[in-house]
This record gives sequence, C-alpha cells and structure tokens, in this order.
Amino acid sequence: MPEPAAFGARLEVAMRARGQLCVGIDPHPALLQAWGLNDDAGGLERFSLTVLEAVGEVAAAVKPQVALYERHGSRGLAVLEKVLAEAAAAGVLTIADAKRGDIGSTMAAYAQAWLGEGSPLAADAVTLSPYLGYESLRPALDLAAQTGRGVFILALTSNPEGASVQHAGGSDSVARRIVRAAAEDNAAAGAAGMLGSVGLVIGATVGDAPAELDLDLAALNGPVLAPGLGAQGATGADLRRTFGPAFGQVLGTSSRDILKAGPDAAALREAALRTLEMVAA
Ligand SMILES: O=c1ccn([C@@H]2O[C@H](COP(=O)(O)O)[C@@H](O)[C@H]2O)c(=O)[nH]1
Repeated sequence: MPEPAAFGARLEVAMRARGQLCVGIDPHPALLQAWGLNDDAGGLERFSLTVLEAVGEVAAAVKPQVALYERHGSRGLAVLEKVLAEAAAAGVLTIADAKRGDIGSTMAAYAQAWLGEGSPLAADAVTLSPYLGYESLRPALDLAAQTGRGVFILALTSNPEGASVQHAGGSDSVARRIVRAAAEDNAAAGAAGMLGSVGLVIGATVGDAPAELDLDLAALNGPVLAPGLGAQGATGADLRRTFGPAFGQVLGTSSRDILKAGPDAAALREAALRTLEMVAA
C-alpha cells in the first residue's frame, strides 16, 4: 500500500502501528543540567538527538518545544532544523510546538516557515493559536493542505488559565466554535475515511470540559493532541474519561515525565514505553 500523503492519514497510520503517544522534546535548562549537559547549543543538540534515538521508533510523533530552541537564538534554531531533518530521516512524525498566530499577511510567513516545502524548519505539523480569529489562520490551513502537512489549533489548553478565554461565550463557547470551524475544514478537504489534517489541542488535564462545552469531536474527524500527561498530572484514565468515544483520535503527549529518565537512551525508551502502556490501558 503506498504511503498516504496527507498528515492526518499519516498520523492515523502511525498511531495504529505504534500507539497514541507523542514524546515532547523540551530541553529545559534544568533537564540539560540534570543530564550533565551545558545550557548551550551543543547541550541542546546532544539532548535532542538522544531523545530522538531513544524514542524515534516507539512514538507516533515527537514534538519539539520551539521556545526552548529559540532561547538559544540562531544556534538554537540551527539545532532545531537538524532535529527536524533527523526525525524525518528516522521516519518519525514531527509536530513543531510553536503556537503561531497573527494577522493573515504575517501568518503567511509563519506558514512558509513551518509548513512550506523546502523550508529548513518545516515539520509535519505545527501548533497554531486561533486567538486572532480562526480565519486569520487561513494561510497556514491552505499551505498545510497543499504540502500534505497538518496543524493543531489550540482549543482547550492544558493550563488552568485557558478556561477564562476558551470557555467564554455561554452555550456556544469559544472552544466550541473552534472545534466546529476545524470540523468544517476537515469535511471540506474530504479525508477519504482517514483522519483529516486539521487537528486540535485539548489538554489531557481538562476533565469533563469537552462534554460540558458540548464539543463535537466525532464531527471533527481530525486528531486531538492532548498535552498534560505526567508532569501536569494527567493519566491514561483521564484521557479515556475526557475524550470518551473520541479517544481513538487522541494523541497523548508527555515531555518532562519521560525526559527526566535521561540521559541514558535505554531508560528514556523504557519511560516512553511505560507511558504508552498507561495510555493504552
Ligand atoms: O495546552 C497545551 C499546549 C501545549 N503544551 C506544551 O506541551 C508540553 C508539555 O510538557 P510537559 O513537560 O509534559 O508538561 C510543553 O511543551 C507545553 O508548552 C501544553 O502543555 N499544554
């Protein structure tokens, strides 16, 4: 069977084959120190490539946290370019956690950077913030569709402060409108029986909010990236309770809880496998 081209289909195939786990690559200064690495570009590279080597064959995707590369300036971004290229060569999907969002003309430039063919920072998917208006993301939605890449749009974030914005609006909350808009984009693209490439971010920590806000995740027909496993306190049982029948669309994600097992690659891999078991249980 030829490899499906669109991101949603590629992610669905990876989740079926490997399970529903994305490992976050978050080179926090404290983790670099705990691994005996310098808080510089060299440390960043060693950290990131070790994580990739350890989990690249067991995770459905990896998610570099862009902020933690940006804090090292151009050298950090050069490391991120290398990590994205090595992940592609290793056959693991990449989600750049950049949370980009701006007016349309600037959004087009962000889209070219993270989703453009031949861009040194292009990932398989990027996280986007819709809080300048869902339609302001259109350049990224269009380019992702053209290049077979994907997006994850913040709907209900894992941090407690998110609710003040995302739950607002009564029975037709902000989050509900974002879910509906993403569903319409996936429906318009027609994913031929596979997940669409417009995904959402809904934290593993949000409890009953999807049901309380009447989010129609079946109609989304797209992937849901669920950060918050481990360090933020959420478990595999939380994922099942929060997402119910939509659990099959969910890609749980964990960073610090797995990364603290390093620098030994075998220990990192074991930590990822334990998290995978917890998600699957
Ligand atoms: O709602 C969100 C959106 C993104 N994140 C990001 O995921 C990781 C979580 O790291 P942990 O160490 O597993 O807590 C981090 O990069 C966040 O920026 C999120 O947590 N919540």
